[in-house]
Amino acid sequence: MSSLGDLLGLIKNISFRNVIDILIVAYLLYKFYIFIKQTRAEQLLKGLILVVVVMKFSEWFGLVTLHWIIKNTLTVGVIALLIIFQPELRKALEHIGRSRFLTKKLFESDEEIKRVVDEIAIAVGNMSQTKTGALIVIEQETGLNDFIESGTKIDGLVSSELLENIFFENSPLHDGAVIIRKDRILAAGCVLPLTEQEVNKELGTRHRAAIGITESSDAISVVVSEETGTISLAINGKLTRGYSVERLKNILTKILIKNMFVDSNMFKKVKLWLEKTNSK
Ligand SMILES: Nc1ncnc2c1ncn2[C@@H]1O[C@H](COP(=O)(O)OP(=O)(O)OP(=O)(O)O)[C@@H](O)[C@H]1O
Repeated sequence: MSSLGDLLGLIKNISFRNVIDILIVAYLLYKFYIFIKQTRAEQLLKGLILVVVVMKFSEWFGLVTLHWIIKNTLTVGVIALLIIFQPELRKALEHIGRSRFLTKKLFESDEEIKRVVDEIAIAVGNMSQTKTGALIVIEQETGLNDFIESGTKIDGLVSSELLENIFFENSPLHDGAVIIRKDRILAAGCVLPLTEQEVNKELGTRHRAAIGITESSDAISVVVSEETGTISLAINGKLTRGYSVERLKNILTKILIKNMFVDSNMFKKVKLWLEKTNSK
């Protein structure tokens, strides 16, 4: 009874500041739920809530042994969870780091995007015809410096000739991935993380690496299969295959233009919007 009285007393004393506080926490919890929805963390959260509910019941009903076991397991469990969910926690922190107020500048203009995409498309088209294996990663908001450092620095303007030269079979840099930032090829021969997803048995490590990098970052990767010449695109951990050069060009242009707008800070957003409106 006294806890009900306490609760009523608490409700009576709620101030405007408390309401703001509650709204912020509710919003953060909602965002957190959306973020973990349909991941293995969602199942875990449900399990955790159930365990906490059982723990509270065992306390209320005086089930001392059960309460003792759950309480102590939970204490050790938190540390175990931090270890088991280390990749998810890392992704979550990267996700926070990508929030709008912390973002960096991507491409300067639509024209720059079109030029870069044209060059990539020409190279990909040619390599698809000659069945030259290639893996091209386009950096977005998440910095890929760790992976760039695993390769050989190039820092050259994106051009179809340079891309084709890198992936040419006898080139010393043809193994691994090329990483592009804005309009520059930063490095080649980069080693990317492989996905742990169950993927089509036909797909080997090149395609697994293409998916892997898009799981641990918001980068976009384009693959040309050495075996079949098939062009594939990986975004957000999903690989879609069988692109024509035209379709690849369209979709890449759309995504990069969209990301340029989403990423921008308020000032740049207004500037880009004005430029767009004036050019219509
Ligand atoms: N971790 C990695 N990061 C970047 N590139 C990688 C990685 N692992 C393998 N590769 C690239 O993939 C090539 C091997 O491709 P593999 O044949 O296993 O894959 P695949 O998906 O079947 O591609 P393909 O259809 O072109 O044969 C390597 O020579 C290397 O260039």
